[in-house]
Amino acid sequence: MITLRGLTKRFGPTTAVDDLTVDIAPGRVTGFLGPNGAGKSTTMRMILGLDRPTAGRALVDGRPYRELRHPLHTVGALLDAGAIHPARPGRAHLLATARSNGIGRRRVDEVLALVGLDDRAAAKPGRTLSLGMGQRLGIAGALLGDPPVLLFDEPVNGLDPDGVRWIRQLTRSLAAQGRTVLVSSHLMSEMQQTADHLVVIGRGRLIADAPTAEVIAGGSAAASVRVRGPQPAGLTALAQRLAGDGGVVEVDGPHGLTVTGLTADRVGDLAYELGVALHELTPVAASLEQAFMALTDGSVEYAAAPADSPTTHHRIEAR
Ligand SMILES: Nc1ncnc2c1ncn2[C@@H]1O[C@H](COP(=O)(O)OP(=O)(O)OP(=O)(O)O)[C@@H](O)[C@H]1O
Repeated sequence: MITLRGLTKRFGPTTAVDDLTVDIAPGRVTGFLGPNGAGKSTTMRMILGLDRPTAGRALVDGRPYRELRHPLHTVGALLDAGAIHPARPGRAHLLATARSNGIGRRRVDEVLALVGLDDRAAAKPGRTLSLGMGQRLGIAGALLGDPPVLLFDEPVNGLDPDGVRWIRQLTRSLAAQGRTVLVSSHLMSEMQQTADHLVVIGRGRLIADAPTAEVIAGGSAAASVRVRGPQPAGLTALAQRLAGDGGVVEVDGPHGLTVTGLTADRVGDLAYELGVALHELTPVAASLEQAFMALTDGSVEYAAAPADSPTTHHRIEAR
């Protein structure tokens, strides 16, 4: 269990983490989400005793990191996967960590097997490891003390699809064993598949702390229907009719509409009534990505200008 109480960190004028109170429970994967600069890494660093809170507390199994009697046996972390000794082989690195923490060499072999690094890979100097191999080595280090709490900061960054799937299965199995698993990621589709629960922050503040399904279903991230047709005038008439029927219609250029609040069946029926030809009528499930954008809107440090120009993308209201 990770317990954050009023956790706050200021760097000069910047409040990186702002009065964060949340419990990260065992037995599930908790996704830690937030736009760039939201304070995720700083929060993780405070949990691991690498940054000192300006106010509040970050506890691992009830204690601040610095007071843990056997830190490596309590919490394991992958923070910066690139931080590997360039010359030292992976196995030597793990053996050194194990030795200084009273862990036997058998456990080193166990974790190497667990992360799928064979003897040849484990004998290579750090600088010659691929990104994926380095990631596996970092995770082997986190697992060395068989800790009940695990923190992975952006573990799938730069990994190929096999590596991504491997991390997903690993994090899920660690949670299924009853461990507390906190994973930060920018990849929403990945988090949607991996995390049971989400903690979302923006500008250091808590925005959401809820089961993944609830976060997706909530907010303004409703399911929608994508419509395409060859006749701009027909689509305009359809858009007015849909808005009159209670739909919210976004016009995506002359040939496209995105409709929320109505089913694809209803949109199809109304198009048929008006004699408007359609080339596409696709129900689009609400995604975590949409929910995330809606939730964090306004807490992005540097928002990009919208890609759609206002002349081709606008909303039709009921008249
Ligand atoms: N050592 C530091 N000194 C000054 N400011 C810092 C320091 N570390 C982080 N910050 C600032 O604190 C804020 C939070 O940064 P942090 O790296 O925790 O965010 P993040 O959510 O992990 O971002 P990202 O997704 O980009 O990794 C940012 O505004 C960042 O510039």
